[in-house]
Amino acid sequence: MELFKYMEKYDYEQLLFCQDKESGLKAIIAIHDTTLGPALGGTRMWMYESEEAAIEDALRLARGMTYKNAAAGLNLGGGKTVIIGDPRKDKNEAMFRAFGRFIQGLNGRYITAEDVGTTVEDMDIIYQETDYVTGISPEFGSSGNPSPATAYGVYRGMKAAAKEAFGSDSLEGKVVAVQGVGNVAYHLCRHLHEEGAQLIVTDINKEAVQRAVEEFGAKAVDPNDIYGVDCDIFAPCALGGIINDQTIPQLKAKVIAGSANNQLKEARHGDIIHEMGIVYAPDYVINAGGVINVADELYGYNRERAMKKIEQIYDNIEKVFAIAKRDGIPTYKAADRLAEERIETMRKSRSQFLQNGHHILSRRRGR
Ligand SMILES: NC(=O)C1=CN([C@@H]2O[C@H](COP(=O)(O)OP(=O)(O)OC[C@H]3O[C@@H](n4cnc5c(N)ncnc54)[C@H](O)[C@@H]3O)[C@@H](O)[C@H]2O)C=CC1
Ligand SMILES: CC(C)CC(=O)C(=O)O
Repeated sequence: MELFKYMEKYDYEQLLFCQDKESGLKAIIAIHDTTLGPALGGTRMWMYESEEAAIEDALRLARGMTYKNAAAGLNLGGGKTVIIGDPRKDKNEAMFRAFGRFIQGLNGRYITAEDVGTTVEDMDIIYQETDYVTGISPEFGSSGNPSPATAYGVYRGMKAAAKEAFGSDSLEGKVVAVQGVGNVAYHLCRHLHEEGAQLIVTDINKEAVQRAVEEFGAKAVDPNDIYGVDCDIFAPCALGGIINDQTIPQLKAKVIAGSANNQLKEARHGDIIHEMGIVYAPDYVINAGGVINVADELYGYNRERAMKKIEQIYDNIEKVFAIAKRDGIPTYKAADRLAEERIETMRKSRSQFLQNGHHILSRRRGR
């Protein structure tokens, strides 16, 4: 990958490579855009096949956060970190302390939180070195694990998508195929089960599948079979790139609504599912519950206020569908339009010089 060319194409601000030999830390922090405020996005720990794959993931996820935060109405820009390593084997205290010091060095340009492979405990360690971390333990006045909040947002957004596709937002009796039943999807399945939806689940982790089968009466299928099952709604809740040339021909669902980031392998796959008449709830709009929850910490965490904002993901998804219809475009493009318009408007209105500009972080209390 020609890095500067890629960064220029999608207008990235900064890419940082952080290395600490003692702890084994190899982290990549990507800051995409800070027009709306400091970049907030989680830290993913994953065993990447190559350094290039890790860089690409950090860049794509960071840009996704710019759009997610903008579309959610947050005064935050987009960034993300990937740490190269096996989250089950390679973690140690020194690694997250070293990472925390790198974040502190950015002086508030980037704020982190959990993502795949990292936990509240990891965030607590980072907090030893920097204030610029969210999703730490509630005993520090924080919001804790963002996954239940993300799940609730996905549930709300799925209802809005169901209304668009089936004329009613009730999920009772609907068959929902869930790919990956990890932190987010476990809670999503609980909401769906409580509403009377029928669940078909898959995961590469057999224990996670077993839990969903036992607790929610879910039917289990093999990971490769999830795309083609007979269902009303497909909920991708594992990793990205799963809507692609191989999977699209298998899909029977009328709705795609799940938590995974970067679900479309390429933009053109969003066009294809649109032409097929599938109602797609754009990933970064529907999965914003977690970031809305952790962002509330910057004002002094108030759960009620955060949940009210997460409820509105229903309205945000409806807004995207309305733009798509108004402009005759697929929903993924409508979501981009929603986010880009907000960023552009704020960019223009910021042209006035202010000596000591008010900053979201200056409102942060109790730290
Ligand atoms: N945790 C959060 O609050 C947020 C998560 N997301 C996104 O939602 C997705 C899920 O996140 P978490 O639940 O936190 O992660 P997780 O790691 O707890 O869950 C993912 C699950 O997917 C399974 N999986 C991985 N590859 C698979 C495959 N090929 N087939 C079937 N299952 C597979 C894993 O075994 C795991 O159980 C990720 O894409 C993440 O970026 C997005 C916004 C917020
Ligand atoms: C706080 C995290 C849940 C934010 C994030 O990285 C995401 O939404 O993907």
